[in-house]
Amino acid sequence: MIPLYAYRDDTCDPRKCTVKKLARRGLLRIVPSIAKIPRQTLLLDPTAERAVSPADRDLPSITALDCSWEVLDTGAVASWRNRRALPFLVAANPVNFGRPFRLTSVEAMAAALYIIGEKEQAHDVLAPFGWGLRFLEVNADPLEDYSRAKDSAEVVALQALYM
Ligand SMILES: C[S@@+](CC[C@H](N)C(=O)[O-])C[C@H]1O[C@@H](n2cnc3c(N)ncnc32)[C@H](O)[C@@H]1O
Repeated sequence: MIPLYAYRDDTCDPRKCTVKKLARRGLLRIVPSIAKIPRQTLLLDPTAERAVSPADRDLPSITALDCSWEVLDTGAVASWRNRRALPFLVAANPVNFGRPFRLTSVEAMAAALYIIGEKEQAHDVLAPFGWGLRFLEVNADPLEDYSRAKDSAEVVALQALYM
């Protein structure tokens, strides 16, 4: 099982926050500041140049930057080595249903887990949400393709099939 972390800045609605729910269930740890994010983690950053791929499977953990999309500012982590964006996938959460790239933190972590081969853990983190497993259903084909790619370049090339 891959350790999961999230940095929360308290800008998103705590009643809808997906990482708070995961933390309550012991599936994720919330870190109190960016400085406390493990340095070698796979950091989920939609502005990163490299895409998550199976080549990331040896990274020790996965971290989401949990904040409101309106204030998301990745400047503070711009120098981090293992920043990764997710390739084309569509949201299944009720707020952004059907919208590409704009995933909740739990969807983003599940996608990363699936792509690096941790498919059971991807299922387990989504299971507490009423709409959670729908994310794996609506993205079944691209997720499977990405999980068989060699590296970031191959994942980026594959996403063109779905865009
Ligand atoms: C902006 S927050 C919004 C969180 C939402 N309020 C919730 O409760 O889950 C979503 C976070 O998930 C990750 N994420 C979402 N979509 C992503 C993508 N396309 N590529 C990389 N990371 C992504 C990032 O860490 C991003 O900061």
